[in-house]
Amino acid sequence: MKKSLIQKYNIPGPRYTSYPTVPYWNKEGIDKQDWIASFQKSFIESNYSEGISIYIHLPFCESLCTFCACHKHITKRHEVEEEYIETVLKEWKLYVALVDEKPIIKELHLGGGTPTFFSKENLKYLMDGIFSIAEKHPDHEFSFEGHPNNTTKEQLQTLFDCGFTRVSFGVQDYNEKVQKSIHRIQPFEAVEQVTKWSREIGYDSVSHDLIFGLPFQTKEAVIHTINKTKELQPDRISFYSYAHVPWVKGVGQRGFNEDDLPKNDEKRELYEIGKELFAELGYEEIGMDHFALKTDSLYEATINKTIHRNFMGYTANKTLLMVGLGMSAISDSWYAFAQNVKTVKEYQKLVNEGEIPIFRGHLLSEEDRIMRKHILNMMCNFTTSWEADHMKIKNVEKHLKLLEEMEKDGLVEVYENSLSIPEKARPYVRNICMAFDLHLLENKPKTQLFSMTI
Ligand SMILES: C=Cc1c2[nH]c(c1C)Cc1[nH]c(c(CCC(=O)O)c1C)Cc1[nH]c(c(C)c1CCC(=O)O)Cc1[nH]c(c(C)c1C=C)C2
Ligand SMILES: C[C@H]1O[C@@H](n2cnc3c(N)ncnc32)[C@H](O)[C@@H]1O
Ligand code: MET
Ligand code: SF4
Repeated sequence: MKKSLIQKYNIPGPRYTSYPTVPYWNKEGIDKQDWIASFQKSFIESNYSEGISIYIHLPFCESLCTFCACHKHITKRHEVEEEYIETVLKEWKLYVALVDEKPIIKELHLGGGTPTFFSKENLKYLMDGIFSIAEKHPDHEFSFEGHPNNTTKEQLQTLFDCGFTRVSFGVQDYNEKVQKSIHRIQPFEAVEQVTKWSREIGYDSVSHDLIFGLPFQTKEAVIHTINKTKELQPDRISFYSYAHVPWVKGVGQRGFNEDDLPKNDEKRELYEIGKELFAELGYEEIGMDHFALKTDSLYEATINKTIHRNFMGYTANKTLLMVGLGMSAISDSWYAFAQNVKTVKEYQKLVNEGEIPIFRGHLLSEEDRIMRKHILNMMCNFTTSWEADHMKIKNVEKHLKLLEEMEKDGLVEVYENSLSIPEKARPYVRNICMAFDLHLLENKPKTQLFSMTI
């Protein structure tokens, strides 16, 4: 890829796991009653016909990885497990009490933090509690994030018995210098072991998370990591761009200098190398940062254009409603977003007082919902059309004008009522979305909010 393009378009930009993006949610927040009403509306419209999704955030980690942008709570005290799970179950009961039908759960994801921080008994207790007042959808897809350093065969078996068929493991990079700098020493043998166990037990899909752009990461490190990954043949690979956001509270990114990070062309080259190697190994590129074997459901969803993007990245199942449980979890009713408070202590306090523990959110206007569809179309399928009445964009010329430069650079093709992003321009998809982000256009950030697009 041409050097100049990367330098030209590598600017801070949202990852579009939601639209509007979190920093542009209503400044006044969302009224709790409005959130509850939108949850109820979404539930009534979709529970019976398609089922709902739940995301459960399990925040604890024994040790801090200094690259991590997730909401976590570091502790070695496993006594915290019981109280946390009781609180999640209480929160779930608060939601279920707001509706008349039994929830039918289509998609369930345990994220973190580290879900495998919890004992198998506590994980089972959590699942039994959730399903004591809910049903499993006949085509359910349940998944969780495991840490290769602490996932046991018994935990894998327990969750499999609860209906989980997909697991993803954090790998990041196998190079020792990189691992040291991100405070995450993780031998290949650990990843090999948990991957093998998952296969033996019968998981349909094993995914590995890799990152490019980590401190001290060289081309050789990326090639080495991918060659090791090849030996284990994960069904999916996430190949994330390292998001450097040290200003975000609670992230704790430290332990290396800005200068230790590969940037611009150097960083993009790491991605290009990865992309090429994955293709050679038979992986198809999905959306912005995912790769999957043709046998994986995410590939099928891409071909059928049913793929969806949410706070966890890409998913093969889209439901109208996703309820986020646990500290910092984000819920999405399609009509509104809401996020739970971001510390374990506050979370437990609010739920114990019988409160839905949200602290911010956003009610989407009709215009937000239309733009959201366009942004999802571009992020998932690299094309969108505003021809249909329900997809009309107000002042579309204004947005197309913003694309002129990128059009000249061959990064987007604009037609009468649609646009499409060519294969080679995929790395710039976030830049193209930004031209349709009404909130960002109206209110340019005065401080840095987002990581770099490339
Ligand atoms: C691959 C996973 C990533 C996810 N988010 C980011 C990465 C790299 C990057 C990121 N996360 C946050 C920010 C700061 C901007 C902000 O909204 O404050 C950035 C650049 C904060 C954040 N972390 C999580 C959420 C839901 C958010 C806010 C919205 C967002 O940017 O997605 C938790 C979280 N996000 C991801 C994961 C995997 C995760 C926790 C497990 C996706
Ligand atoms: C859930 C997955 O999110 C990825 N992840 C966590 N923090 C970051 C970050 N700052 N940049 C890129 N990816 C990240 C890791 O690959 C982890 O395994
Ligand atoms: N905490 C686990 C790991 O680092 C899961 C991914 S990060 C949220 O491996
Ligand atoms: S990468 Fe995983 S284990 Fe490491 S701090 Fe983040 S959530 Fe915890």
